[in-house]
Amino acid sequence: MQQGNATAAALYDHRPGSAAPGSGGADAGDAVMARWLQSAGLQHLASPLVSADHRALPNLLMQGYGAQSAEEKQKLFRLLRNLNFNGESGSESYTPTSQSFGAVGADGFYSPDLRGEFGAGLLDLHSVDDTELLSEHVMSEPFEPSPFMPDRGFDNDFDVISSRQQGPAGSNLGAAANEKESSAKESNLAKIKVVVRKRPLNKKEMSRKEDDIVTVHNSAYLSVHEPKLKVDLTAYVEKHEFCFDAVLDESVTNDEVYRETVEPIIPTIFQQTKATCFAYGQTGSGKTYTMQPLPIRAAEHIMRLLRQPVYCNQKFKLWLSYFEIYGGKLFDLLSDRRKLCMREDGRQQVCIVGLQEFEVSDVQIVKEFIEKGNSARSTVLQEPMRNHLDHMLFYNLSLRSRKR
Ligand SMILES: Nc1ncnc2c1ncn2[C@@H]1O[C@H](COP(=O)(O)OP(=O)(O)OP(=O)(O)O)[C@@H](O)[C@H]1O
Repeated sequence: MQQGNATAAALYDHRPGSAAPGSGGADAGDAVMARWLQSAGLQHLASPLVSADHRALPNLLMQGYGAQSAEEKQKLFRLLRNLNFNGESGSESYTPTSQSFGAVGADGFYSPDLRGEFGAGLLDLHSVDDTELLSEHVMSEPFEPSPFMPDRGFDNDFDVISSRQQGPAGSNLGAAANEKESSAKESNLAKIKVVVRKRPLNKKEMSRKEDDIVTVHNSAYLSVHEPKLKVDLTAYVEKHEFCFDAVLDESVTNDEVYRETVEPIIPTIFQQTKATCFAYGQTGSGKTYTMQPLPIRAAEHIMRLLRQPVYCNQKFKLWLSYFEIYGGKLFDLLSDRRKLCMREDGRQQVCIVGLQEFEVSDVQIVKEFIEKGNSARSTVLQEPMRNHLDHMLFYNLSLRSRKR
């Protein structure tokens, strides 16, 4: 919710030359908003805004901007996403446009002229954009210090970065420009991507003729059909519609899950960034099925990148650790289930004291370690679970330029 509100507020504030919400600039705001909605055939949704307090705009956006039907909501969502995709070029100053109302851009929804009026990358709905992460900028500048991480933690590990930061005499201008570009990019790049995966009904559910309560409409949009009872015990189904950064239906393979989730964030770890992928869901929803293949695929991918000329001189090494939290306790799965403690250091960084890390130089070694860890982890057979929700597995791949 926080993100949505902040985004909508930024969207409003960034119209160059616009007045504060609620002031005399509001009429122009209405017109721009109306044209923007009209470009997607959603002009009828603009009307409530005319009388609305403009400070309520963020809330209207969060509520789907008054969209009623599923089709309208999809259009609105795509329109908002296009702001994110296309906003990149919108950092140029605003020029009034003679674009006629109802103009539709090449993407079918979004006029480039209207894009200018709404500014650059203001909406972080599509957060980790792989085109952004895999851009030339990222690949050719692999050691740009990342604002995701505090610099001080890497003084020793990333010698290459430190020397590059100092730079040759006369390079300050370029460095400053890079920094500016980097921070502009950073402010445009959201850091969380929410992906939903639907699993197929299992045999038991089918034999019981249970209803499939999730309908995937497209790659971003699904409905949940919730069976309910009225007070007179009449059964009915309540439909809830949701948008996510990505929705993967039951036909999607684990490889596709990898491509959608982890693959785009791998290049960022070459920039001193910590990247996390976690699964959340009720028991039996497919967390283990989804997560287990990911570390192996990630290790393959990292090792492939490490062989590229741009990285192979940097003497990076990959380290693996694997632990679980079970029943409120932490166990090292690569060290005979040694019990560990989690602490916070002076820099508020969480540390797992005594966690063993192993250098892994090829994918086969990663597989062997993970198999070893899997055989050590708690299972229902080894130990009845006291609380099924209290079980988390952590695969940790760490890329460093030399051993700490
Ligand atoms: N996308 C899928 N395609 C086919 N089968 C799946 C899929 N997702 C899950 N399953 C199957 O559903 C069952 C439950 O999945 P899984 O064990 O991954 O759930 P879980 O969320 O990890 O459960 P728990 O929280 O109880 O550990 C398994 O038999 C698994 O093989």
